[in-house]
Amino acid sequence: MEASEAKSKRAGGSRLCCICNKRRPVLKRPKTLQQICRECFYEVFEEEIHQVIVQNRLFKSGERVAIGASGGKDSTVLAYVLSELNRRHNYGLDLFLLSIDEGITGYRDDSLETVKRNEVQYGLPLQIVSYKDLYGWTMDDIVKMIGLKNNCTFCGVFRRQVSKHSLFTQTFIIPIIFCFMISSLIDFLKALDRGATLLKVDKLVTGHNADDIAETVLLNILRGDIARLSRCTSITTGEDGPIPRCKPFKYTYEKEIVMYAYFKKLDYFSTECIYSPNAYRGFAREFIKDLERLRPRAILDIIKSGEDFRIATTTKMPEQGTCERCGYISSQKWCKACVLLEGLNRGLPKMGIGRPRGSVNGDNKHTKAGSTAKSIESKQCGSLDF
Ligand SMILES: Nc1ncnc2c1ncn2[C@@H]1O[C@H](COP(=O)(O)OP(=O)(O)OP(=O)(O)O)[C@@H](O)[C@H]1O
Repeated sequence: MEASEAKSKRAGGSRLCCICNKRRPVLKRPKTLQQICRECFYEVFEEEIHQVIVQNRLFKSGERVAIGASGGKDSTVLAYVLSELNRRHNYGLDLFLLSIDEGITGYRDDSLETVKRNEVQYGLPLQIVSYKDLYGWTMDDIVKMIGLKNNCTFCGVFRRQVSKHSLFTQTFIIPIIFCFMISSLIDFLKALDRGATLLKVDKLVTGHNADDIAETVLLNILRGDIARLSRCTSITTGEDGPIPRCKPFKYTYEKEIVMYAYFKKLDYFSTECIYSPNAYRGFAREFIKDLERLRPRAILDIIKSGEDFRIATTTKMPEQGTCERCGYISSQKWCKACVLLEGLNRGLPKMGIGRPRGSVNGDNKHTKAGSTAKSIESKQCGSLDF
């Protein structure tokens, strides 16, 4: 009897959880392929995040921390886990939920309902900041007026500069705000910065996970964007800005987040945004998923490669200066937004779009505005910074 039991434990190794060796396994852990029980899964999942927080000194006791809450799986799990860890390990944090309402009917309105329920479920105060209030337009208004064509090209440029360019945006309001608002990541972050300022928080955390970061490493390599490559793996960014942003899920696999949300029966919203057809990132995502299927460590290894890249001393990095036209931070004579605006102003909206000939790695050394127009192309659909 004992012999047959031992044999069945060994056979396939799947009868008992390979961590506690007591309970029946209910899942194969995506990161390690271990067969484990639900309780051990919760424990390793939460403990890994706790270790990331502690080892990277993400927070200090007494800090006010806003959780960027979209209602999606990542930020919902982040809000849940962070409030649990805060209690369990006495981090001493004041946590808040912060949501950006882009004004997308049938998408953000529904997901915000989820966040409102999370506010009650987790007992975390919620602040909602809307594009309508910040910029006077909802995404729906804008898409109704100009449609969806060519949206990604302008996005990565304007999203970071919109506040500086508010006068320009009034002049060219429809195309620029539209491009600014097409929902790539830093659109949110810009608005999130505003919301975080309203909440007077010390830090902002987002639910970017290991898969997101691996994708971004890959995209920055594919685009030869050395400057972004060197910072996209940082767990904390924006330390020199008003509100640092952290990614406690930097090493957390998306599949595990989904499993955790599923087993914990967390209340989250799972529809994709209707205005974000980012095909290039989609290919990178699929490629990484394929690699993960063959070798689960691939995601962590891509992140590690991103972290370990060293920029050769011979590589010329863009020198930071200010745009001669608007004063915004720029490594060129005119900032990218001004070049695009110039194109729009002259009725040549494609001026800043299109692959430049001879541009090898995005390391554009030209200083004339016309050359700047060429350099921006490679960063279209550019949610490559976090
Ligand atoms: N509208 C929003 N309001 C507040 N935070 C947001 C919003 N959209 C995105 N974020 C933050 O940015 C992170 C990454 O956003 P992304 O659009 O990549 O969504 P995602 O990977 O599907 O994440 P989630 O599952 O949380 O929606 C989110 O986890 C969240 O912290």
